[in-house]
Amino acid sequence: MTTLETLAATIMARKSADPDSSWTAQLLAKGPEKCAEKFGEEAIEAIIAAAQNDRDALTREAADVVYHLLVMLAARDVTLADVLEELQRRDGTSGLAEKAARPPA
Ligand SMILES: N=c1c2ncn([C@@H]3O[C@H](COP(=O)(O)OP(=O)(O)OP(=O)(O)O)[C@@H](O)[C@H]3O)c2ncn1[C@@H]1O[C@H](COP(=O)(O)O)[C@@H](O)[C@H]1O
Repeated sequence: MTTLETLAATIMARKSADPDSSWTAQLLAKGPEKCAEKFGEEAIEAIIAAAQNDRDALTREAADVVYHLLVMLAARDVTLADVLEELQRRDGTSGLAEKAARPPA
């Protein structure tokens, strides 16, 4: 298993864990909306680090973003495999080609 897969599996397992024993379980117990809010906060911190060109901070904040993304997904029963499948489906399709093929708004 990759580090990401191991982390995703740990987070999924925390859905049935005692909140007193785990930060992830505590966050999940607060509900999907709170998990989404926390992801948003972490994303903003990553944006700030990127804007300030602080490489070390951006690396740390990106790790927080990935962890909180997985928690937000778990809160809504979306798995890492679901996301990887969607990325796989897109593999080889240029963003430019995809955008050009969209129906007019
Ligand atoms: N990757 C992480 C991870 N990244 C960040 N965090 C925690 O996320 C919390 C949020 O960070 P903040 O600084 O934003 O938290 P805060 O101090 O509560 O901030 P505010 O709420 O005051 O804004 C902190 O307690 C961090 O320790 C993480 N907690 C857990 N993991 C992974 O999840 C696994 C399971 O953890 P537990 O569920 O705690 O066993 C661990 O083994 C790790 O692999």
